Amino acid sequence: MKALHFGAGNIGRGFIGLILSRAGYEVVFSDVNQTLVTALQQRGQYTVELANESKDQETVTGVNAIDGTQLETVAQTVVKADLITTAVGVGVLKHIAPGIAKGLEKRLNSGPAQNPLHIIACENAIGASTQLKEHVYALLNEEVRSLADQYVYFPDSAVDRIVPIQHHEDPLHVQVEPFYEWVVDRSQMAPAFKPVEGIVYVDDLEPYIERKLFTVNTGHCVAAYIGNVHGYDTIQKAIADEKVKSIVYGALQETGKVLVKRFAFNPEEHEQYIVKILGRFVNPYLTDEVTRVGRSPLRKLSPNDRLVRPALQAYADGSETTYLAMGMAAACKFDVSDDPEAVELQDMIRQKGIVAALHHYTSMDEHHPVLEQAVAQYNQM
Ligand SMILES: NC(=O)c1ccc[n+]([C@@H]2O[C@H](COP(=O)([O-])OP(=O)(O)OC[C@H]3O[C@@H](n4cnc5c(N)ncnc54)[C@H](O)[C@@H]3O)[C@@H](O)[C@H]2O)c1
Ligand SMILES: O=P(O)(O)OC[C@@H](O)[C@@H](O)[C@H](O)[C@H](O)CO
Repeated sequence: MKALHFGAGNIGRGFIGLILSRAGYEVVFSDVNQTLVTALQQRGQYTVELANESKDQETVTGVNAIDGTQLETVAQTVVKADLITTAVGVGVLKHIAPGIAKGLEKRLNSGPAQNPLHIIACENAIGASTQLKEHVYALLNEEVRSLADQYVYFPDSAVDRIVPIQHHEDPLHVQVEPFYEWVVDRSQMAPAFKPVEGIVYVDDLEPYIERKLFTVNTGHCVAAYIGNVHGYDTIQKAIADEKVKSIVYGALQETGKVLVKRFAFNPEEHEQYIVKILGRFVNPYLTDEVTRVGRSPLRKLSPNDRLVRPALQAYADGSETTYLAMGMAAACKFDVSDDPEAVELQDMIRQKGIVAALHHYTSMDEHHPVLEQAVAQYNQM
């Protein structure tokens, strides 16, 4: 069995590649980073280390790589794949769509016996596989699209494992937190799919992806942005400051209220979930930089992402949004010169002011009380 995985980065090697290899797949990574591609081609294996006291290590074998800039090579690999996964960043999905589309065209036109193919985007976003499907379908003609409707499935998924930026001599070695969870929407899959060991299949993904995105990722980005305002360079240092921790906790109480109401979660169990997530953030064996966790602030301030969506839901429910608004305000202070989205955000704030910038990126009305709350917080920071 062959899996094609787009993105040999931190989550690609440290989570998806590892799980697929353990489940018996020969994993071929497609990446545009030539250092990673060459090393994977030459060595056919890499090591994953757990961030725990004993630093448990596992060697992932039977892996290979292709150059993701070579459209024809990508398409040929799509033809032969039994499963396709991605972990490239939600904004990059449109860039991998042409190779997938070309490969599907070849694959679906190549004969009558078609095996169903699952394409799973493992990105931090609601409906990432569905977004990828839209990018791919936009490139297919009517005929191939109708074949794809019969043989190709794009189940959405939620992936959870903290994998920081790696600083090792070996470019393939990757250190990961011990915890992981990979949940896939079974209702969007072929009826007789073969389950992959390590993936949890559910009939309704919505509670899983929203709970994950609006707890792990909301808490994480609030820690990064508030931590950054207080001069901390890592999540671990930021959360060690009780002031920062209480703001993160406050934001998770706000999203928690929304989630408990929306999905009828048990409030005590959700509180335990919050406590567990905060425990993962302070893992002393990890060093996770605030610049990674806060990366791409425009994506994180967008209407469907981890700050604005739960805040608008909370506002609609008549509940508090103080800490989520504080997170948005601190996101607007995220001035990181090698993050293109942070640079764009700072330029916009300088040229148009904070109200116009927040309105533009969050799509909230300039007089929306949540936006006004964020602006007031921003002006005090
Ligand atoms: N790191 C985490 O803790 C974590 C956890 C859960 C989910 N995620 C999600 O996983 C995705 C990847 O995150 P990451 O931390 O691994 O980032 P990363 O930057 O380490 O990895 C992304 C990889 O994609 C590659 N890439 C970029 N353009 C490409 C293209 N056109 N074709 C093929 N490869 C391309 C990059 O070279 C890089 O190796 C993101 O959506 C992120 O939100 C990350
Ligand atoms: O990957 P992002 O930029 O969407 O978010 C940064 C982190 O919050 C994220 O990568 C977490 O580490 C991860 O989602 C944990 O499962």
